[in-house]
Amino acid sequence: MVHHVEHVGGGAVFTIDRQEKRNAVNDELMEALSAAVDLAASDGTLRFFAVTGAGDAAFCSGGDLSEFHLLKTAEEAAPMLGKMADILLRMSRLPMPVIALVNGHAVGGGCEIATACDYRLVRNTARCGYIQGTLAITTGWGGASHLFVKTGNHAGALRMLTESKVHTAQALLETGWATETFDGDPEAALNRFTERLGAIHPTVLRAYKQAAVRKWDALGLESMIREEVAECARLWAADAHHEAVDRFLNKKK
Ligand SMILES: CC[C@@H](C(=O)O)C(=O)SCCNC(=O)CCNC(=O)[C@H](O)C(C)(C)COP(=O)(O)OP(=O)(O)OC[C@H]1O[C@@H](n2cnc3c(N)ncnc32)[C@H](O)[C@@H]1OP(=O)(O)O
Repeated sequence: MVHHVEHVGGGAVFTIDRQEKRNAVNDELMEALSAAVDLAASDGTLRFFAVTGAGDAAFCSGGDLSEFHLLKTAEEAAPMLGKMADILLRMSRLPMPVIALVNGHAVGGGCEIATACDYRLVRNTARCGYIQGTLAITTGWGGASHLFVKTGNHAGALRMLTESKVHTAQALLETGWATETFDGDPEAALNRFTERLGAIHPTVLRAYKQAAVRKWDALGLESMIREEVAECARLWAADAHHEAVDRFLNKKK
């Protein structure tokens, strides 16, 4: 399979499908997600937009380290980081609720994708975390800015970023990062969650979403994200980052 969009229960579900790489993001995925976001933005009938991962193992393992490792300098990394940050910002600003259906592990940039959504439905077996610190970089797709602006738990957010580790679904429910947790079939969990949205007229859903977007604009989310991208690009160029990625890519050799 390749990444695809399905229409389910009045909404659109985008599935990341690179299971052999634990659904890591490469340029092709960015293009597919960008197109799906554009399509959703122009569809006045959608009640929600959801993003999920194919298979049971991973929602998304972040940037594809084997491909993005070829980017060595800040100048080389910044366009890739900025491109995905822009796609996630556009996704987060969609006029309908945006849901991360976290079917499996969400680490690094995968955690950023989920955080850019309004809601996170997390499978109980999934482990999620901003592990970028272990690669000697910060978040590069706007994930820290989304986290600080959208969650009311400042200490929890800062701790999640600085500790750079994965968390259980239960722990993420307690901090408020996970909206709900579920066992079993992700599609059934999505249906249960969106059933409640289905009872409300789409214009009402969209009006409340606009209220949230106005708050993010007032807080300057977009410029925060631009600074975040630039900071990550600076750290990307350091030997410490390239050595950490080498260790990950060579761990089984
Ligand atoms: C670039 C943007 C930056 C950001 O702004 O946030 C980032 O996203 S940095 C990238 C952060 N991601 C990582 O550090 C990768 C972390 N991956 C893992 O921790 C694990 O793979 C997993 C997601 C917890 C799953 O573990 P497990 O089920 O045990 O699978 P494996 O580790 O054995 O992986 C299977 C297979 O997939 C390859 N893989 C996994 N993640 C990536 C990745 N992000 N990029 C490239 N390849 C990835 C892994 O190398 C294995 O390949 P083979 O050995 O060839 O089978």
